[in-house]
Amino acid sequence: MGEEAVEFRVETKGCQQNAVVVGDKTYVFSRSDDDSKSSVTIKILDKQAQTWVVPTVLGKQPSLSKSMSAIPVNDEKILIVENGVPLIHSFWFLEIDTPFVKEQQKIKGVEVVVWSKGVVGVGQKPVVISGPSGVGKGTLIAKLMKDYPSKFGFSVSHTTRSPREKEIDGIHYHFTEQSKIEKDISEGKFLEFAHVHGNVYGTSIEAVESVTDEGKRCILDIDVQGARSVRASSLEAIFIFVCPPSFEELEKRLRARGTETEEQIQKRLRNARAELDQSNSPGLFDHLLVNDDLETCYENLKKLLSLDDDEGDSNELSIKEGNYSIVSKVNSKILLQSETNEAANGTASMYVIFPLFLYEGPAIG
Ligand SMILES: Nc1nc2c(ncn2[C@@H]2O[C@H](COP(=O)(O)OP(=O)(O)O)[C@@H](O)[C@H]2O)c(=O)[nH]1
Ligand SMILES: Nc1ncnc2c1ncn2[C@@H]1O[C@H](COP(=O)(O)OP(=O)(O)O)[C@@H](O)[C@H]1O
Repeated sequence: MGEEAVEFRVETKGCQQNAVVVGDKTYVFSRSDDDSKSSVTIKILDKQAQTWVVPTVLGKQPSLSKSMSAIPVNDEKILIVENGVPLIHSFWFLEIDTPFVKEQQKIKGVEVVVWSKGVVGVGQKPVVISGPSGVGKGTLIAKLMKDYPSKFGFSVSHTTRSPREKEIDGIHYHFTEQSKIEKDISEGKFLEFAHVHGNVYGTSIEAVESVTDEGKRCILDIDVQGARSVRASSLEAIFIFVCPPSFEELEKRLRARGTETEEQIQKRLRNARAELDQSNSPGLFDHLLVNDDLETCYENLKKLLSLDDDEGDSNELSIKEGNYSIVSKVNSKILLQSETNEAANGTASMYVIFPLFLYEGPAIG
């Protein structure tokens, strides 16, 4: 059975309030329009203790300059939808009792809440592709991006290694200094990072968000350590490991690519053995793909990603642009009503969304 939206909204002159009840606590969001830059304050009423608490707020905060509606997703987080802004920017989560919030509360000894950006879409789980150097990950990803440019977006990693001849900064990698990446990692800007073949590689939260903000499915080309970190994170993804048909063929491809010195090739081949061993770690990879014949492997990859050849590329968003408000919640699904369409057609368009994945925003509060 569905659950009615328990949020309520009060609008007084220059100030809008939303209140959401989760367990014994009522979370009150107040937005003041007094100055040109509106801001949201959060207060928590503890019904048992009959006390008000102003929590420490972490994470990148939404501006929430327009009216908003809110509903609890579960005991751990509240979904907030900002009306009248482009859809990709309108979904936010306030984490109130996730493992990250619990940990921060323990460290800080105060009530903590964390903002994180919501991403809309069904069946749009990011795709993590791993495999030894030279197996053909880049080749397969490039084919996918060429054939489906509006469906997929590449997560541009940061790396301390030097660019190869044809690599472009910001397209293939963000080439960076060791001290800079270390600073950014310590500030919580990275979803994952690892030391690979003697360099640091990492996926920034921004790299993934800039793809999902465009409504595209994110592809991550990361090593096995990175895949393990993403598995342990709150990002729900599909994990694919690409294997060579043989070790000899891997070596041949790596040499034929001609981008590494002999010493680097030797290091990559040594690491390849360890990566191939780890590909069998229970629960790590969802699919193993053998890249023998490139076209066959590409067709298998497309099958895994449910890409129908006849369909071609389409720029379909799972939800049309417009103004939305939350109607109700059924299990983990949120029912949204399009206000725009209702006004235009006299009929309301309803959409169901799943709170797909969350980032624990870097602690800046
Ligand atoms: N953990 C992690 N690994 C990455 C990232 N970006 C690239 N890698 C991995 O680093 C390894 C080396 O990549 P690269 O230097 O481009 O060489 P290539 O694999 O031979 O093309 C590969 O296994 C990539 O999958 C990242 O952001 N995080
Ligand atoms: N199935 C395949 N058969 C033969 N050569 C391939 C195949 N897939 C990729 N290659 C070639 O192997 C080399 C390494 O591929 P690349 O995509 O750079 O690997 P990775 O990104 O995994 O390091 C490239 O020169 C590429 O053209």
